Amino acid sequence: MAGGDLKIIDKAEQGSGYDPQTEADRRAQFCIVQSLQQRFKNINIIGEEDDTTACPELESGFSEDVLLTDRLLSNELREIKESEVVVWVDPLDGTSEVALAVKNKNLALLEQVTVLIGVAYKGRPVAGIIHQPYHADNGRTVWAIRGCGVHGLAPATENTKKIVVTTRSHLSESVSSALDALKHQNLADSVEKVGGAGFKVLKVLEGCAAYVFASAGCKKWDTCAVEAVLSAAGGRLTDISGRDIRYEPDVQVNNTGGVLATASWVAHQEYINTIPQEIKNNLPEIVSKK
Ligand SMILES: Nc1ncnc2c1ncn2[C@@H]1O[C@H](COP(=O)(O)O)[C@@H](O)[C@H]1OP(=O)(O)O
Ligand SMILES: [Mg+2]
Ligand SMILES: [Mg+2]
Ligand SMILES: [Mg+2]
Repeated sequence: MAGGDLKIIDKAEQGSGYDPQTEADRRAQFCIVQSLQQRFKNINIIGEEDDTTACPELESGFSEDVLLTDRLLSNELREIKESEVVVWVDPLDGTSEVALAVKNKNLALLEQVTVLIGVAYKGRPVAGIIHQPYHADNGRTVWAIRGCGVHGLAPATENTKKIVVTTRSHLSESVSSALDALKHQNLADSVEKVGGAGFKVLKVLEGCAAYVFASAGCKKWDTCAVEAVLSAAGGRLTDISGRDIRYEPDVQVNNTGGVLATASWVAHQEYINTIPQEIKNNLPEIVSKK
């Protein structure tokens, strides 16, 4: 961004919209993957980007805060072997928003950018990091480990209004129909369109009722970290039919069943029940492997 050229590559197949990758995505993935591999030789890391750019500064330190939760850690998690760990990395979530922020000189959009690192064990998320580099003056890091609470943010426990967040850049007929059905049942008093899976889950943690994406396109690296953090806060994240999303290393990377994330203070099942069956039928469960 400082150099004025994001070096954007459009990853979308012809005729299938716009899927930008910038030099920031490539460098951040290199940094995260190499830094993790340097410390943990045998973990399986799956990142969004196929192409990366070498970045000289790796991270060798770690947050001392994590050690403070040590006494809360279950024996099961304490005994995990490196080879059982799958880390899902989204080096930059909200790339379209970065591109738009620079193009329109609208730096407020940068708030929607996050870095997502999710840790899965036995196919389910056990820890997650949502880093928001452009929050307030210095950014913030929100993280959770199963059984050890949510850190970096105090999750909202109620709200008088049910605000639902959804996609800004991937709206479709099925997304709109699902939202209409929720409005009809008073499960969505208002709808806000914002970018990024990470940012939408931060909104849910901070007082929105739900994040609804009744469409395919979102991937495992978009949901692994955020599911870990949201469930540690008492919320739920599933596909729009209420099925758990799986994070084994050989699973299909697309969340073909869509995404529904709800805050701790709303009934997830009511949202699931309200989304029309026809929409659910068009977003089947992932059966095929990668
Ligand atoms: N059709 C798609 N193709 C590629 N990525 C998608 C698509 N739909 C959603 N995503 C990813 O999910 C995130 C949330 O989607 P949305 O902002 O539309 O709600 C996006 O920021 C993008 O992640 P990324 O920015 O990491 O590529
Ligand atoms: Mg992307
Ligand atoms: Mg993403
Ligand atoms: Mg990304």
